[in-house]
Formats: sequence, structure tokens, C-alpha cells
Amino acid sequence: MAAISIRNVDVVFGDRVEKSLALLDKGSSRQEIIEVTGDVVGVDNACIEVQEGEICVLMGLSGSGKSSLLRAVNGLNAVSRGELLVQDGDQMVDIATCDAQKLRHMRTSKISMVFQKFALMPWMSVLDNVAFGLDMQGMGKEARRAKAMEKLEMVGLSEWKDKLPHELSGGMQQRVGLARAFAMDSDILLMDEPFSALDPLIRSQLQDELIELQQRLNKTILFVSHDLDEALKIGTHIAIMESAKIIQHGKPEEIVLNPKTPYVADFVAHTNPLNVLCGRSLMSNTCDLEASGDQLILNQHDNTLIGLDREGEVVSASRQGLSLPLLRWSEGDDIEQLAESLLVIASPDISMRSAIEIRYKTGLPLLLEESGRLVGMLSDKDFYHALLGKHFMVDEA
Ligand SMILES: Nc1ncnc2c1ncn2[C@@H]1O[C@H](COP(=O)(O)OP(=O)(O)OP(=O)(O)O)[C@@H](O)[C@H]1O
Repeated sequence: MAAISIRNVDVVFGDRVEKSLALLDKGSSRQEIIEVTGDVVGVDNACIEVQEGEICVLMGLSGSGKSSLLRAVNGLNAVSRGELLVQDGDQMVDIATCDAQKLRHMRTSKISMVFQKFALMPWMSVLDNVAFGLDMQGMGKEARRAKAMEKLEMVGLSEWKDKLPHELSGGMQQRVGLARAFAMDSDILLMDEPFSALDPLIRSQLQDELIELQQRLNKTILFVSHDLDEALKIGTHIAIMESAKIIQHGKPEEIVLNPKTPYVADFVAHTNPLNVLCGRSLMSNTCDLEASGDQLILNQHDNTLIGLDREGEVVSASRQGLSLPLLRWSEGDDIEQLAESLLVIASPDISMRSAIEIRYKTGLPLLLEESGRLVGMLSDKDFYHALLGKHFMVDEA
């Protein structure tokens, strides 16, 4: 079920919204609209559904409209047109049209927000900062403190509960911000570049922690980032924005493999594909392998051959007439222990990172089997293609 459903949402900042929307409908650009009405189009006809338990990352360059859209979800920005439905139990509430009381209810019990600049109260202790929102939910003092303590433990800061925010480092303050958001127990978390002020190592740690917390607590998260590597790491889905529009929305792998415009391709060209791609997206297909008698040729130069049974399962391998041992490998199995000249067979869903590590240990290509049939192979050529970013085609249609 969708936790957030954004339907044809426009957000226009200014005093002549009707006129600006009419211009938008006529196809005027953002710049033309500013010139005519003085209004700024923050979001132009956004449509996305975020399913329960998803982490959807809004990604794009500065000024592309990410925060404008995120802040519309909890009513911090007014929706100028369209529907913005947010799940409340078994109903969907339209944030664009609901009354002030409903909006307050949604903000105090359904949607929490984590900001880039932590937004902690400087005069309150760390514990009171985490407990702050619970007061607004009407929770008693003891229960509040107990819950806040539990969340501080979750982010590893229980020892710091009596300190003031300025006594903590930036990374720790952001952890307090996370604990505060999780303490609210809201189903939906809105996160506006929460880690971008932190140094890379702390940032990476907090990303890992967020992924882990999300898996444990199954929240729905809408996360703003201008960094595609971050989006690829934490997002189950990514929506890419350019000039107030969502220009591509999909799973990380879809974005990396099929960037729809040169703008997206430019982002993709500067990312590390290893974290996203799996063997299936890059493999050479079995049908591309040449046959030699009843065997298939893996490598002409050193005469590496494989034999399949009637069902297409790999049953034998040899190099220059000498038999090669086969090993069936699954994600999580040890790679360090793999011997050289072992022919590894894995699932096409193997991550590229694991596949390259295996190739490095064994010195041989990898075979990929699905449902007991050989479906493809990963050789050095496929790895180089991935690393050089030659694995995608830009759809310029
Ligand atoms: N409250 C506001 N009033 C007027 N204009 C605004 C307001 N908020 C945002 N804008 C404008 O809307 C456009 C989109 O801004 P937004 O902050 O959504 O972009 P962004 O993609 O989040 O950028 P950044 O990564 O720099 O935060 C910008 O031109 C900005 O100046």
C-alpha cells in the first residue's frame, strides 16, 4: 500500500499563483514565469507513489525542487495544485486540503522530519531534546523520558543524555536528531539532506545505521540528497528532479542502467556502479558462447571449456585438457578462502562487488546459473564495462 501518493502536485511560491499555474499549463518555463509573475515554481506536476517501508530518495542539483516537494508532504509548503495523500491508518489524508487540526495530527503522530542542521534546542539536554516531540503527543513525563532513553541507546548515545547539544560533535548531534525522529514512532520520516554537513566517514556510518534502523523498524522514508552515491546506497527507489520536475523515478539499478536523459546520465557517470549493479545486468548471455563439440568455449586462448547436462546445468570444466574444480557460491559465503583456478558458479543476482572479488581470487570468469540452468557469464570485459560506465545507453528519445 502507498504510504505517500503525490498526484500532479505543483508548488508555486509567490502572490500570483493562479496566473503562474496558467502559464505553467501553457508550457512556460520556470524562468519565464519568474519574469512575468515574480513567482518561483518549486515543484512542477510531481507524480510519485512511495510504498510502505520504502526509502525513496529525491535527488537532483541545488534548486531542482527536492526540499520544496519534501516540505509539501508535511504541509510546511502549501500545495498550489494537485493531491498529496498520506496514509493515516487505513485512510489517506490529503495534506493539500485537510484542515489545520488534521494537519497537526499528521505532524505529531504520522510524519516526522529530520533536518540538515539538526534543529536541536540548545538549552535542553540531549535527553529532553529527544523527548520533546513526545510532550506534544501528550505522553507523561516518565514515559517520555523512558522512550527517549530507549532511542538514545539505539543510536549509541545513552551516556550523553545529560549533555547540552553544543557539547556533542556534528555527527553525534545528527544522531540525536535521528533518535528524536524515531522516538515519535511516526510511520513516515522526512529527511532533508540529514547527513550532508558531516564528514565522509561519519556520513557513511550514519547511512549504514539508517539502513539498519529502517530494516528493523520498517518506516517509510522520503530522503533528500544531491549525491547519487548516497541515493544509490540508501534508496530502495530514487526520484530525480530537474528544474522542479521529476524526470526519472525507479529502482537504483534501473536508474544506473537506463538513465533517461543526459542530465541523469551525467550523474550516473560519476557514481560507483559496484554498489548497485548485479551480475544479471552485465553478464554475457550463454547464447553468445561458441560451442566446441558438445562443450561451450569460455576462453579461446587457454582453451577453457565447460560441459552442460541436458537441463543446461554446468557439470564439468577444463582448461588445456586439465579438469577445473567447480564451486557453487551464494551471497554470504566466504570469498577469502576461494582458491585460484576454481570455477565459481553463482546466481545472476550476485552483486558486482562480490563478483569482482571472486574473479580476483580465482583468476577465472564466473558462471551464472538460475533454476539449475546456465544463463550467463561474467568475464573481465563485463567488469571493465561496468567500471568504465559503459553499461548503460542513454535513452534520448
Ligand atoms: N519558501 C520559499 N519561497 C520562495 N522560493 C522558494 C522557497 N523555497 C524554495 N524556493 C525556491 O524554489 C526553488 C527550489 O528550491 P528547493 O530548496 O526546493 O531546491 P533543492 O533542490 O532542495 O535545492 P538545495 O539542494 O539547494 O536545497 C528554488 O529556486 C528556491 O529559491
